[in-house]
Amino acid sequence: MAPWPAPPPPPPPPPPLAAPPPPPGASAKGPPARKLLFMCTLSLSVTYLCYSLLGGSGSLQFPLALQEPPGAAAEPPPSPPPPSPPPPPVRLGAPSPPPAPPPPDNASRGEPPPEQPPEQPPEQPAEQPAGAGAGAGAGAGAGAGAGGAGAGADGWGLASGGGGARDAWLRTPPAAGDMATAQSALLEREAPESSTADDELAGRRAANGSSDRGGAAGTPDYGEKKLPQALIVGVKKGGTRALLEAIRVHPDVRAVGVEPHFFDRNYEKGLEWYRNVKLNTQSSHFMEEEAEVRGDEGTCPMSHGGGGSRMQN
Ligand SMILES: Nc1ncnc2c1ncn2[C@@H]1O[C@H](COP(=O)(O)OS(=O)(=O)O)[C@@H](OP(=O)(O)O)[C@H]1O
Repeated sequence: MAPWPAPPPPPPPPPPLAAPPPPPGASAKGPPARKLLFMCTLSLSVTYLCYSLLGGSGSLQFPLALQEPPGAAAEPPPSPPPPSPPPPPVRLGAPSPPPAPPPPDNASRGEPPPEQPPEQPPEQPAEQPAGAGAGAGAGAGAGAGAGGAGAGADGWGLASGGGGARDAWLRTPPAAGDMATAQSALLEREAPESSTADDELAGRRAANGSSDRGGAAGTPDYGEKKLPQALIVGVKKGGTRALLEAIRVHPDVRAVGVEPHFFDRNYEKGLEWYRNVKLNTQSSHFMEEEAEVRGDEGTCPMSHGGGGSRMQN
């Protein structure tokens, strides 16, 4: 770098104006305006000199540039360096972690996601009782999931057969009450006058060992043909059929489907005929006998023909 040129000599202080000689009567201090002007000028000169000697102030380059030759002055000033990008703002109090590399966008590239290492389920003991598994909490839940194959073998043992408790339950005969309900439903479906159904029912009861159902009320001569144990006696259109149907609901009651009219029409056929009347009951026989009322009591076959006495006998 070229040395700085020598600063120009400070301009000589203006010569003091020739002041007229003070009057003889005036003071030696002179007018204050002239002194003040001199002091200002002197101070400015000294200040300029000092700045020129120091040469560090840019404000003083202007006059120096004016003193440079025209060629040098025509040269373009050196271009300032390009401004550097401003540093990223740094937030105080929240130091940002070092920027992590962005995760690879596999979806956008069509690549399958990285396979996660499969979690190894806790090994289940080969023979683990179901009760212990139910009380094991989270461990039992994991066992019931992917790793519950061993426990599942025990848990599904009932459904998969093999002599489990479920099969044993199926082989257990139902209780007496349940059997009675089932037989009642079965009898409801059966034909009222079907003797085959009675035989099947008797066979099933014998197979189930429930022939003593009803205790002392049961019929010891179960399945035997016998005379009716009860009679429904009524007049024509007296509602005897409705009464019979209501009693027939009981599982131990079977009744005739067609009125036998034994005491008024078929009495001469004998008790054997009456005994062989198709009945739908095995334990109790309800025979519906109906007297025909023909105008008055005297025309009633039951009374006129001695039906009442026949029943009594
Ligand atoms: N609970 C009750 N209350 C009132 N009326 C009843 C009841 N049950 C049956 N009935 C009537 O009784 C008539 C049938 O009687 P029976 O079953 O004796 O008829 S039959 O004589 O055996 O054909 C029959 O009447 P009709 O319909 O006029 O024939 C039934 O409606």
